Amino acid sequence: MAGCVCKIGPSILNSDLACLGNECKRMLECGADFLHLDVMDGHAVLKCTFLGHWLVKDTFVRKQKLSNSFFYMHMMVAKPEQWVKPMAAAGANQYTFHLEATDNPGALIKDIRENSMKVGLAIKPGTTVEYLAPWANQIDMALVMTVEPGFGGQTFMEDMMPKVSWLRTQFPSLDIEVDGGVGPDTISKCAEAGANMIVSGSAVMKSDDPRSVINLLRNVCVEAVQKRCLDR
Ligand SMILES: O=C(CO)[C@@H](O)[C@H](O)COP(=O)(O)O
Ligand SMILES: [Fe+2]
Repeated sequence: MAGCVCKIGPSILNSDLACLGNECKRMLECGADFLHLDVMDGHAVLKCTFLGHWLVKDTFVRKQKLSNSFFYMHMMVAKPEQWVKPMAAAGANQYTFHLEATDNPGALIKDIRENSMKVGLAIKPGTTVEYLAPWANQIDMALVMTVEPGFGGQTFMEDMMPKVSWLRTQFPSLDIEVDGGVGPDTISKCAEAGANMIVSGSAVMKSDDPRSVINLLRNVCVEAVQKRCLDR
């Protein structure tokens, strides 16, 4: 059941961007369950990444033949409506948009589904979880940001954990993702709060032994998930 399966997805924002395709391959070989691809347009957040749909298609799907993998897009863009079709055509599997970026989440959810992608809905640290709740039964995954979107390598915001716990209590089978500052030092807090989709950027990418970091994150998460799901 979703919510009881633990998945680890490296954020490749802090990888060697000159070797993006190989970096993605390396992460999958090290046991990543999915790749978390941060798309920033320089409007919704200050930074701008090159990770547009052309790159998704060329680097990941066509050149690296990674089409069976899971490309989970984290869209930090001003107009998330604009990129649904191009991302679907490029081979993205999940499209996570920010609630703060749209006036019509319902229409966007429908469009993402009609384009055969899973739906993720993200909230920034300043957005309360009650805004997300009305949509929770229509989405595949809720993303609780544990840093202010825009950069990798920031400090984990532990005060976001009540949002995760609240969502987990209200929606036991929802996939709940945490993103920002998550690594070996902070995974326990996320797992105990109820997160089962774990994004980790610098802690994995900058490690000499990414496989061990991924395993550690998974083990901590699986233990918490098993306890919670068996207790039910
Ligand atoms: O979306 C974002 C930042 O906006 C993240 O996905 C970060 O890229 C994660 O990197 P770390 O905080 O784990 O280094
Ligand atoms: Fe992200």
